[in-house]
Amino acid sequence: MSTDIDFGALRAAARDVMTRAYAPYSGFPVGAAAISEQGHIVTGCNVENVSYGLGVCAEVALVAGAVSAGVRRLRAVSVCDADGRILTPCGRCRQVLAEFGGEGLIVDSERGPRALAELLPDAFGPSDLACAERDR
Ligand SMILES: O=c1ccn([C@H]2C[C@H](O)[C@@H](CO)O2)c(=O)[nH]1
Repeated sequence: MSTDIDFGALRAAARDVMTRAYAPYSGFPVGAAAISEQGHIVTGCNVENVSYGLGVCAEVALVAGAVSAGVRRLRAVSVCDADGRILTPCGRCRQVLAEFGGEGLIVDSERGPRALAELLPDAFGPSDLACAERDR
């Protein structure tokens, strides 16, 4: 898919925030960077915890930071590991990103940019809740 997204800038921002990751338990620091509809770059890194299950993925930290900064619509995201290798977000993070990027969110990957719809087909979304409310 062809886009006008500056993935070079997004990857650089992801690598930069990755250096601030807190990942003493996995030893696997991750950085994530996204560009908003308004052109703002927002970032996040993974933040682990001694109670392992409480760790937060870089993508979740990114979304929390974005919303806290008043950014709610994401256009594209890039995620990387300590070597700068591009990662595709885990399943939970795909759902978290879908909330603020929708199925058109462009996700960087080793195979080129991909729409989130391809990585999270038939996603559970707001229209499903609307159906439940209608049926109630
Ligand atoms: O897309 C990913 C994949 C993994 N991790 C984190 C979770 C955990 O802290 C570490 C090892 O899985 O990497 C992320 O933040 N994002």
